[in-house]
Amino acid sequence: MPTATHNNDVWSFLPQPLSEYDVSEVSAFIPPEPPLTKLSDPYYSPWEDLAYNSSIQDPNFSFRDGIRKLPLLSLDRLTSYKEFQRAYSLLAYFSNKYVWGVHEQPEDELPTCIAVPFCKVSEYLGINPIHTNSAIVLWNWKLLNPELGIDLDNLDTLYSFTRTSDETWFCLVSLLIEYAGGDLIKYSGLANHAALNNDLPGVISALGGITATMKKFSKLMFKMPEKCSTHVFYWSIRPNLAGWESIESSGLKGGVTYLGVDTEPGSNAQYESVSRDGKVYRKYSGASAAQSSIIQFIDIALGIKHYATQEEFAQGISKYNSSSNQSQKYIQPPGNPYLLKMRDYMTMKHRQFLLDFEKACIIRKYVFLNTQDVSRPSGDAFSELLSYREDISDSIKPTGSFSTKEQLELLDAYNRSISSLKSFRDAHFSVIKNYIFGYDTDKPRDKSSNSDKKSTQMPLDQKEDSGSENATKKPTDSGYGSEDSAETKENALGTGGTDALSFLGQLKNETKATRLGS
Ligand code: HEM
Repeated sequence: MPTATHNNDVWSFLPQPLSEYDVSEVSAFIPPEPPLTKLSDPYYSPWEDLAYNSSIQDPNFSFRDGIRKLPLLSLDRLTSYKEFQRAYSLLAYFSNKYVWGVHEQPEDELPTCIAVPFCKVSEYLGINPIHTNSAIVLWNWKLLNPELGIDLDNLDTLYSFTRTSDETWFCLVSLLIEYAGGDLIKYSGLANHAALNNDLPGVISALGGITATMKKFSKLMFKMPEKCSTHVFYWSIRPNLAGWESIESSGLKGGVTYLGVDTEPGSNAQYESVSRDGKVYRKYSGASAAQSSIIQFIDIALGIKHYATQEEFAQGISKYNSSSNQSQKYIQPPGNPYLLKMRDYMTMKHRQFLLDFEKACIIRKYVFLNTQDVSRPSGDAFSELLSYREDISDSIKPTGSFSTKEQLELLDAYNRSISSLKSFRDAHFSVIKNYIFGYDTDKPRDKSSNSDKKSTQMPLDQKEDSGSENATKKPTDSGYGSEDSAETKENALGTGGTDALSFLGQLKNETKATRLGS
């Protein structure tokens, strides 16, 4: 597998080297070396053993009892950042599995023995203490043959809720997209570096690299339905990804309390919460690839702005201007409140990378200022141009420096890269529509999926095949998408809790609207 290399000279516009942000030009936000499969100190064997026991098919094993019997462990014996990632993944998996259970009513109290270390490990990583895209995708894989690279044939997941090959496919296709993002990091770095050095051919060539990579993303997205059935996704995988907010229909009244952590209700809480019976119930979104940093990164690189949806805007007064300090910060325009909120479900290092890159990125500004003869901006685009003109840095040549032909080439390269991102959003939209609307509304099929692959995995990674009792939950098992749920096919919610179609439709339109001169 290639090791992480990056050109620090290219990235000198950032205050820190890429590695400090846990980002690489090879594998983007995925660690370039595979995640740990086990914590090294035997002190943590109660966690590793529970993960292992939950993965074997012992009908007498009760996961919730196993959790309640865990000792309260300290984090003092974790020795590296990778160990914190492993500890986070274990505890995230435990928490979702504990709250949602299997054929049980949801639990709204996380026991102290997992709540306390989970909050501490999450605080260290700077990520919300709930199951996220980082746990499911970034840190949940291993190479079957360590001599070979990252490829669908050479990968497996470390853990799985349903132990179906559908879930494995879902995680691994997502992983491959994230991994392909290494090239997006590389070409965006090159494009910005070239723009800062007024190297027009360099900008054009790097934008071409971005376009080619986004096309790869779309191709990979279309692989999702090959081995992840809409039925298994909807009825089995999706309920396990649910979070603790906007999900009252599941039987979870509103939030989960983290015993031993939230001792008293506080108005300065760093999370959305409600108080009931003297306890604080935290509200966290469910896991969603909207928590992936790579698409937020490319939005920033290309200068695409997203705004509050009509629904968010309407709710804004009550929800975002409520007494919660936490909610205030997402309403700052421009920025879609939900996407901004999703940054709290990324690690602090990844979030900081987005923030620092955003401050330093001038790609759109460079294109704008150097193509105005051919793009002829008007309306909003003209106002944007004026704001750039007032702020021309020495490194950006004034208008008129480049021939019409050069300007057209630059404009074309930029618009193609925008279109390639729009095409990815189109691909995502058409694929996911089937997952959230195209499922079979009849009773879930019994004990079957398209999976026949047996697990080859180690602790926290042993999977039942699809005939297992929890391969296909009944609708009422978690209530997420249950028969009496308020959710209908017309307003299906994503696992992150959005009104998926209108939200994703808006993002597609905003992407398209970013094209210049057309
Ligand atoms: C079966 C597979 C998938 C389904 C059903 C799905 C569904 C959704 C839904 C419903 C949303 C809206 C937010 C929410 O409420 O969760 C969303 C957002 C998003 N998804 Fe997916 N998704 C899938 C796979 C992927 C993959 C593989 C990626 C690759 C990175 C991805 C990237 C995103 C991004 C970046 C967003 C935020 C919106 C945007 O920036 O365009 N999704 N997805």
